[in-house]
Amino acid sequence: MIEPAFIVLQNIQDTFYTFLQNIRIVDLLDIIIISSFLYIVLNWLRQSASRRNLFSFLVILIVYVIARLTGMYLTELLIEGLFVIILIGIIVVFQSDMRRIIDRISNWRFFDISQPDSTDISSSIITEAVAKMADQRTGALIVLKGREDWDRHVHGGIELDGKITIPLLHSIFNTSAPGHDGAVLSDGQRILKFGVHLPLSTNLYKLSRGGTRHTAALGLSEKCDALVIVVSEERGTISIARNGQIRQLESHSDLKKHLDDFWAEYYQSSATSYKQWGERRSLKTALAAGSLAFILWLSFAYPSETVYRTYAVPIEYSNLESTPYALQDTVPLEARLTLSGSEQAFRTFEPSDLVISFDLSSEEVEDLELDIDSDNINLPAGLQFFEATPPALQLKKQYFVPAEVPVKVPVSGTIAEHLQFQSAVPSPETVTVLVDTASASIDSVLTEPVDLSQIEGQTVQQKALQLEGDSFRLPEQTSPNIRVTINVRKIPS
Ligand SMILES: Nc1ncnc2c1ncn2[C@@H]1O[C@H](COP(=O)(O)OP(=O)(O)OP(=O)(O)O)[C@@H](O)[C@H]1O
Repeated sequence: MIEPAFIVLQNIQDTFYTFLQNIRIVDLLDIIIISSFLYIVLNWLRQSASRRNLFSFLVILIVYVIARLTGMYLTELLIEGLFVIILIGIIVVFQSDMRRIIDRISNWRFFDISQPDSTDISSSIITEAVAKMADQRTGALIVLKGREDWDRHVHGGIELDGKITIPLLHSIFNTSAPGHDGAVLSDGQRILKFGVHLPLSTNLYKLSRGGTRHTAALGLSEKCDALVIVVSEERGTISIARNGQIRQLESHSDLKKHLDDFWAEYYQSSATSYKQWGERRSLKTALAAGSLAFILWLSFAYPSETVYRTYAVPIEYSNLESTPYALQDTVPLEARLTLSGSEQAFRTFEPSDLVISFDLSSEEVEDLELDIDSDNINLPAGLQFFEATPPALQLKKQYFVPAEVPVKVPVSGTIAEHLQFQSAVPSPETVTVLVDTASASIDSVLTEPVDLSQIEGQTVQQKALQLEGDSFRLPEQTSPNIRVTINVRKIPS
């Protein structure tokens, strides 16, 4: 009994070590980015009106992950095949939420704004006015602007742009006044409009009681981050709707705290945002996002299986000039390499970058049997050399012995009638040539010929040395050009 338990433990330990060896910094970054994305999505779903619909998509995702992990190829293939349809479904179902996210991003503030004192005054005024209207059973609907734009969702109304005061709120919602129907839109200390029509919610199950006024409050709270206060004409209660949820307040005085919290969040200071981050709910969401990202990464990106791929790879020989030998005949210029690694590593790899290179100046290549191994291959991270065909290269070499030989300048053509050719003097007069003594010998080296028909007087020309065949070569750093001075004499007429 002890042995299998030990083996299991050993296996877990091995898997863990392999995991640690395989994981790269970019993988950690990958997980962090996905976690952040999931954190935003989960947070949004907590507030989203369409979150019930999410359940079906979540089931499909879970089935897909299980199918992938357990190798249920047909199921995996089916879900992948339906991917576009599922994506369209997600876009249709979550379209209003997606628009909200885009709105939210476009209204993002990179530097937090501290809360102005005026909001404190506004919350006191609104609390007092609303409490009084509730006591008097005057129906009211007051919207406080959040960060998001609401223009797309609200309709009609009369422009006001006046400072919030208790008498103003009372006069607006006075049932005998023509503008009491609809909602008041406010931003900070100002009333922007009254008599505004808000979108109605379709999630009527969230309303235990209440008619269209409460439905309208809930409706707007589902579309943007505004806070909506409802005073029920029928029951004299105060309710607040926010982030797609509506709740009736226990006591009228609770409203002040809700308003203060709302504004604190709206004009969020860094201190509050850190505090919020540390809140248990946010922490839970962050943990859930991190775990989900890790599971997704393990299922889709973790290099679990080793795959083998073979490529035709060019061979380069370098520093041949600095050796006392040359390679005989034609040398192999290509070999087939088999590499091993994860599918993920192969995905980011560019086979055309691969090259086998031999530094022939190195002392190890004495016998010129060159083994192809990982030292000669520019392997990318994550891939290993498995085998090469052929596994080694057999190259024949030629040894070269230096010989100092005179330079001779041949001449061609006929010189002009009024001139007489005297001499073509090379400079330097001798050069050192490397000679493969096993197959050739040399007693002089010729330059390109001097064409006498082009000579019009004494002149100096550059002529290249003519070394034909594989048995001769010039040492490194020797110029192949020779300076030739052509001496002529004028024939007196
Ligand atoms: N879409 C809307 N946008 C803004 N205000 C609306 C909207 N629909 C209804 N109202 C307001 O709600 C009033 C009707 O309230 P209704 O009695 O139907 O709702 P309720 O939720 O039961 O409210 P109460 O508890 O005050 O009776 C309308 O007179 C109007 O002022």
